[in-house]
Amino acid sequence: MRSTIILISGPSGSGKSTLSEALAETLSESLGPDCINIIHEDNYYRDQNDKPFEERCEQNYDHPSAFEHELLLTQLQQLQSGQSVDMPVYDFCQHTRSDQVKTLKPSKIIIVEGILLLSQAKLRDFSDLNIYVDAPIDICLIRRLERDIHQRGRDMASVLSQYQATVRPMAEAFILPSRQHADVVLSGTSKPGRSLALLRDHLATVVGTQAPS
Ligand SMILES: Nc1ncnc2c1ncn2[C@@H]1O[C@H](COP(=O)(O)OP(=O)(O)O)[C@@H](O)[C@H]1O
Ligand SMILES: Nc1ccn([C@@H]2O[C@H](COP(=O)(O)O)[C@@H](O)[C@H]2O)c(=O)n1
Repeated sequence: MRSTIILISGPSGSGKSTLSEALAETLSESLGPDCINIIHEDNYYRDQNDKPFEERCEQNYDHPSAFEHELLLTQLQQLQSGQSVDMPVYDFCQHTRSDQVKTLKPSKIIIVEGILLLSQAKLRDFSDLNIYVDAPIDICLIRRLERDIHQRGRDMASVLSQYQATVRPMAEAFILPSRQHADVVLSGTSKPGRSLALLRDHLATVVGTQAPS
């Protein structure tokens, strides 16, 4: 079995995770629930257990060097060659990897979502379909504020200072230019069903005759 790899990239808060879940749900209906893995690029943030917490709080998490993309590519290659992998699990509140791993079994479809995937030539060349999710930057910031305060252990001052120091400048330097590498650009403010409809022909090409209707 050769896995089909689908990358979903775009700015933080644009709607990548939401689209990934919607796509996985739709594909599961036609291919079966065990046919799909979703991998979050966030799990490949570098381990920082050797650094004190205060230092981890100050890191730039939006530069490509924050990620271990080589490990992500290696694990995608292993999954594609039929091997299970132990994916790292990231702890946003501690700003480092947790001591857990999640074992992934090979699957027909692998959806990978994350901010900097399309900035990485080796990853986008390895992928069968490259999707970029776009949304206005004010919408992304509002979504991020809500999420980071409720789910990732930050307060408003921390979200806003991080946004100005690294999130926006790195998005301008690395994420927005990566849009040119996408096979398809989708709106992160449209209903997910509309995005799935726009993906139909692309999915038929890369997934084959069992693409969703
Ligand atoms: N198409 C959409 N329409 C409305 N709200 C959305 C849409 N996509 C995502 N959201 C909301 O925006 C927030 C961030 O979405 P998420 O998918 O986690 O973004 P990302 O993975 O790109 O950081 C979530 O609260 C989600 O419910
Ligand atoms: N310790 C960390 C690690 C990452 N971030 C931010 O997460 C964003 C990427 O996640 P999405 O789900 O939004 O794609 C990225 O913009 C990092 O700034 C963080 O705040 N703290």
